Amino acid sequence: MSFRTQPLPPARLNRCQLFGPGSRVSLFEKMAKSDADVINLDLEDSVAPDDKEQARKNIIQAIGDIDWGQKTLSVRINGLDTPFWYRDVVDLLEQAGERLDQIMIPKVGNAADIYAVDALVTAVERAKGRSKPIRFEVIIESAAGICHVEEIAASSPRMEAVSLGAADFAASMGMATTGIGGTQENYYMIREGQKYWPDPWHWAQTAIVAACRTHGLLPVDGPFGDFSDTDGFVAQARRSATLGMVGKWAIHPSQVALANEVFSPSEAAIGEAREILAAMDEAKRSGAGATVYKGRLVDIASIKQAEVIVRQAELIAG
Ligand SMILES: CC(=O)SCCNC(=O)CCNC(=O)[C@H](O)C(C)(C)COP(=O)(O)OP(=O)(O)OC[C@H]1O[C@@H](n2cnc3c(N)ncnc32)[C@H](O)[C@@H]1OP(=O)(O)O
Ligand SMILES: O=CC(=O)O
Ligand SMILES: [Mg+2]
Repeated sequence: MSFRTQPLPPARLNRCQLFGPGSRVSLFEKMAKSDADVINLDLEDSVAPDDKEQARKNIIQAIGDIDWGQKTLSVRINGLDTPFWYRDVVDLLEQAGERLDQIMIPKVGNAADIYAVDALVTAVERAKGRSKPIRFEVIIESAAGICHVEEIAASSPRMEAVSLGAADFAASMGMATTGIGGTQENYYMIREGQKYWPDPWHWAQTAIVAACRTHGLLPVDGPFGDFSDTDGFVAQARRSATLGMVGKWAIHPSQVALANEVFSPSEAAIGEAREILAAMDEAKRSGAGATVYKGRLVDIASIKQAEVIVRQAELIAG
């Protein structure tokens, strides 16, 4: 470890973030009753320009009126390249109750974008005497965003989470696809006549995970558009979890249970992690830094790996 140690991310569950358009009020109660850890009420791309104002009003009312339980409650504002975003921030911060936990900033391109939103949020919070500081989550979904992901992760103490937005990311990168996430038919290799499909999202995900882990944030995988493709969603989510992401968006309620399942360690994984910790305790008592567990090497690094799983299990257990 370098002189500077790696901060832990916020100790809260973020296995699934369920989205719903701010213009579809009838979905709000259903979202609140879902098993998602995070709710994202959307003012951005799922809301038509003519509906933005009404959607903002709907969301402000719903933040106060609906029982959101223990969920993290977040509103996705419009991008900084639109005429809508400042009014989103001002109205939310002036009119929505303290139940609002965070705002999601889309299409972030660099740290200065966060600085601008932070300045506005801070001013309104002070003017209105809000006691709970609003936290930020952002979406990396552009070429500029991925180029500046580390400075974005470091940009503000309000930062909590970073998602990969596969749809806008693909568009910004000029990728030849209209699919949102998952396997891309034309992204394949051939070996001995057999096709093999690598993961085109892999490098962007790992860049986000590294930036988040460096700065103590939660890395999250974004949307998977084809909500009838359960296997595809699960495969994408498992790859994300393996790379270190803590959760995934749901753009339909059918994806919530799938995400919760993938991002909750299984009983077997928890049991094995606890056994590794016990084996290393035993090794330490006899002065060893490494030992053998089920025929394989475990050492001091294994303790940290096992602790990731045990920490997540403890969060889920409450
Ligand atoms: C690329 C991005 O930026 S992704 C993020 C922004 N996008 C979004 O927020 C889109 C969120 N999702 C949706 O708007 C909708 O799920 C759609 C448009 C995809 C599909 O909507 P529908 O056609 O109504 O879906 P469907 O008929 O399958 O819904 C089944 C049930 O789930 C409910 N439901 C649908 N979407 C949601 C949701 N997001 N949250 C909670 N419940 C929902 C429906 O009301 C319906 O309930 P019912 O059984 O009580 O009647
Ligand atoms: O906002 C999300 C995306 O995939 O684009
Ligand atoms: Mg987007």
